[in-house]
This record gives sequence, structure tokens and C-alpha cells, in this order.
Amino acid sequence: MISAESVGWKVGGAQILDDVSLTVGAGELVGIIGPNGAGKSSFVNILSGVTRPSSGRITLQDKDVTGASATRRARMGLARSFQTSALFDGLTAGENVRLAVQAAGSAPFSPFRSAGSSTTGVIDDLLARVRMPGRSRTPARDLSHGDRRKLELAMALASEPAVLLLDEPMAGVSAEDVDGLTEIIGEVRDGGVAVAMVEHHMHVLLGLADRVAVLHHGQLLAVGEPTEVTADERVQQAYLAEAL
Ligand SMILES: Nc1ncnc2c1ncn2[C@@H]1O[C@H](COP(=O)(O)OP(=O)(O)OP(=O)(O)O)[C@@H](O)[C@H]1O
Repeated sequence: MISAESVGWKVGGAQILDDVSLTVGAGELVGIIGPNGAGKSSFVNILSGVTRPSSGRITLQDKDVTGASATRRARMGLARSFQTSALFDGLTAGENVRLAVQAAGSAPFSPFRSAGSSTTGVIDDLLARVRMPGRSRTPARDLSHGDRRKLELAMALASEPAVLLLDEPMAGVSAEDVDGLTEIIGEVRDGGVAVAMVEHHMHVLLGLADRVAVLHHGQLLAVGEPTEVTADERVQQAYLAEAL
């Protein structure tokens, strides 16, 4: 679904990413781990089109998108969530999702268009998918941190993406909400979406991911099934001993 081939990224003489290759297939969840500053967010930015790589190639659904903007990639089926919140606090949960649904729709985007009944149905479905039924009228600013992350997920799912990139979706979330988010993300993957996810909650990621990719100093140190990767001595030395 999405593929990075020998991706490199240089900034001001610093080699942030070096020869990184990784593919995420439909219905697969690949966890991206690595110490702080390893290049995980930079890699997600390159996959999503926020940053152009200095070398290498990105393909999305078998099409070369290396030079394509984030907007174009979104139209081609890619959605992402950010480390920081992207919600409109002054709007309700339902209104936030409605904006995402309308932005994803084929009709010209108008945030001022009133919600049609079909859009309302889609909004309710999306809120139900993220375990927030009946929260449509709650102002976003009144939601718990965990519910905010779920709402962001609902908004990312509004475009019915083929590929979903998640950058620390559980950062700062309570243990109870971590369980809920884990279930939701697992269901998204089981629905056939290719999911790539950066996450510091190691036990969650190792339990959820089909494969794990370890970045270290901008290079791909290892990639494989969670048990394989955690048993890798180089990975343990580089990272896991301190993280687990
Ligand atoms: N726009 C930029 N210009 C210069 N250096 C950058 C830029 N973006 C990232 N870096 C550097 O690239 C390295 C990797 O950063 P990145 O945020 O991708 O790491 P990370 O693995 O996501 O870290 P964390 O786990 O702390 O979020 C860091 O040394 C960072 O300072």
C-alpha cells in the first residue's frame, strides 16, 4: 500500500535519515520505534508528503508519489494524525468530524454547508467506530485527552483511507484510554487499512503490531515480527534495554 525505498533526508549537512526502506501492506500494522531523535517523525513526515526526501522513492498504492504534496497523497487514500492536537476546540465533537467528512468528500469543500442527513449518519458511524457514540454534541474542549485522541482518529478515518499514519496516538493518554485506542486501531487494521504507527508505549505496540521497524540514528536497524525484533541483540543494545 505504501512503500519507502532507500529514503534519505539531509538537513544542513546532517543526515537525519539514511537508506530507509519499509513497506506496509493492506491490513498490516507496522510499528516504528527508536530512541528520541532517531528520525521517526521525520520518516512519517516523508511518508505523508510534509517533507520531501533528499533521496529515494515513496510509492502509494503502486504509484510514485515522491514529488506529490500531502494534499495529493490525502486524495490518493492517505490519512495521518499528528503528535499535537488538530481539533477545533470551539466546535463540538460532531462538528469537528463533519469538517473532516466534508473535506474528504468529492463535493467542493464548504465548512459552512449545513449537515445533510447522510453526513449526519456518517458522523454518527465514525463516532461509534471510535467508541464515542452520543458524544456528538460535546464541545471538543470538554473532552478528556483520551477522547480527543479518539476524535482525531475519527477525523482521520473520515476519508476512508487505505493508509493511516499515526504519530504517537497514545501520548499522554490514561491507561484505560490506551486500551480503548489499542482496540480501535486494531479494528482499523483488521478492516484492511495499512497502518504505520510511531509509539513510545512499547508493550502496546509489541502486542498490536504485525511487524516492528527499529530506527536508530536515522537508519533502519531491524524490521520483523515483534518477537524477532525484541530478541535482536543490536536492538536490545540500542534501545529496548532502557525502554522495556
Ligand atoms: N526540520 C528540521 N531541521 C533540522 N533538523 C531536524 C528537523 N526535523 C528534525 N530534525 C532533527 O532530526 C532528528 C530526528 O528527529 P525526529 O523528530 O524525526 O526524531 P524522532 O525519532 O521522532 O524523535 P522523538 O521520539 O523525540 O519524537 C533530530 O536530531 C532532530 O533534531
